[in-house]
Amino acid sequence: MKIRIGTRGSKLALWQAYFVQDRLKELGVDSEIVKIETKGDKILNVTISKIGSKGVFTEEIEEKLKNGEIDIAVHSAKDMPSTLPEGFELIAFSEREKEHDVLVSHKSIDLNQKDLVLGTSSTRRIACLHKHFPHVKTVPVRGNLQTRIQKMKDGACDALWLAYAGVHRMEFDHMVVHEFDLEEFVPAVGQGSVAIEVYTGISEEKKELIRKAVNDDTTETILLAERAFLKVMNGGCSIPVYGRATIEGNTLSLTGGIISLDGKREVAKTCNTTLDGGLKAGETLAHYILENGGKEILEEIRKEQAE
Ligand SMILES: NCc1[nH]cc(CCC(=O)O)c1CC(=O)O
Repeated sequence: MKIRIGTRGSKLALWQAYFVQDRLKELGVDSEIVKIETKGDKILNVTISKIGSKGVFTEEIEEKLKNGEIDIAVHSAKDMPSTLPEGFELIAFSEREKEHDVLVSHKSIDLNQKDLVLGTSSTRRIACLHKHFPHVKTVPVRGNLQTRIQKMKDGACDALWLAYAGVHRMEFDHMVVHEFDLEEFVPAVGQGSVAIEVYTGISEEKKELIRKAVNDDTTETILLAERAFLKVMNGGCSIPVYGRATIEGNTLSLTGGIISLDGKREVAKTCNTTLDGGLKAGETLAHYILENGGKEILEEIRKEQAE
């Protein structure tokens, strides 16, 4: 048996695909990597929220899953919409890397510096920044990590605000100049884990093999809770929603929230549940947040983004 692994062609995406290939190899399973270009890779001059549709990094890959050209697709779990198109399913989540955000720069950075400019196009990060460091400016810097670092060095910004996981995987740890506190800056849902997507009809044998190779049970429990939260919040990466679950002993703790783009209003809450209560807790938490001011923040953001 040979598993065909579909992936985007960026270095980070390939790192993830090779990671999955290595896990499969450990089980004696042969695989082949198929590179696929997506809309999100082609359009580099516009921020993701402006391209609009959910799944800008997934559509072309899902087409190949559907027509059988590939068996599985490897993604950053964070990039996966909370609701997948009919027939698609995430069947495994790799053990999560440290999920916090960092600043990457070629020079030292003081977040209190008046004229600081940070590179990010994430609405979650921009909103958090407006709340905690209102004097800091942001500019969108798109492209893969290597490209973004070059743009920064050429003067586009002072530092890039990124997920530690990607920075570490691309071996840019030496350029990390600031680490954001996980409690204060709750990351995006799914950050740091690699997810495996399949299309209906994949054999049970392949499915089990892939889960055995890649899935981490604890991460799966955590990610399913976070994604249940995101689903009700109806957010993709273009909405400043954050969510993070952790497990200690038999307790699953889930924090979720939404923050207005100007950083002035935030609704957030943490709840604790049992290990099998994650899905329910995610949904309940989202309903609480929507009913306590979250809905208004969301509507306002949608209106702004439609302009
Ligand atoms: N938004 C793009 C994206 N998707 C996944 C990662 C990083 C790796 C991960 O979280 O798995 C990144 C880059 C970033 O946010 O810095």
